[in-house]
Amino acid sequence: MEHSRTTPIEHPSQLVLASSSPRRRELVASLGLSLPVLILSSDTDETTPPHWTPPQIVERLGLRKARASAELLSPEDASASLIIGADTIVVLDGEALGKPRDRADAVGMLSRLQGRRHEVFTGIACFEPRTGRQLTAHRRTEVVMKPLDSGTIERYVESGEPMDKAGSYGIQGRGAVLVDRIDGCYFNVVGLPLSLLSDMLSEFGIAVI
Ligand SMILES: Cc1cn([C@H]2C[C@H](O)[C@@H](COP(=O)(O)OP(=O)(O)OP(=O)(O)O)O2)c(=O)[nH]c1=O
Repeated sequence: MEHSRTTPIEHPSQLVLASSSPRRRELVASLGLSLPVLILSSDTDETTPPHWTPPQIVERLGLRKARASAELLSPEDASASLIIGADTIVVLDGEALGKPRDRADAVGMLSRLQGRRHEVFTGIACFEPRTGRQLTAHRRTEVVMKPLDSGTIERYVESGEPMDKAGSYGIQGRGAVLVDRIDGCYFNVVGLPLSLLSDMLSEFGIAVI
């Protein structure tokens, strides 16, 4: 009998989430993947040139985060891994809003967002060090915020919730009550569009379901 000489396709045996975001960690955990998930964040420079579009910002920053974490892995770990990086921004009137610098900045952002429609972009990057293959994609969700008076904004900012979040609100927390409606993926607003992530993982031989 003749033996097939085709090399078996190798798939990553662990996922590395290049993120310090507790939300992203919980969202990945909610998928109940059969392979181990390692959390490995690095200090990535998040400055971007002014001419980058929102999709470019979130996809390229996601990739920057994934590639920076790859540098921290041993060669053995790296070759077994698929590394995931992500980035989220809020876009209002063509301007990208990231995380607030301080409470005054958060009040300023929410004062601009209240009563209006804005867009949330999240980019995901997958990087496979063994092959050098990388894949990036993004999702866009429209969010309409209720009109808010200044007292509500001040009290919300005082709660501390806005401080580590793009656009200064968290739709998954108390910020839910500030939002009138959304059009698009909810998980994209929280920071990791799970349905997109699942499609991307399948490109690397990892099936969620
Ligand atoms: C709009 C919005 C953003 N966010 C969060 C998602 C992201 O964590 C954060 C945007 O900042 P990011 O720079 O995308 O992520 P991060 O610094 O928190 O984590 P890391 O770079 O290590 O992965 O805003 C919410 O949690 N809820 C929301 O409703």
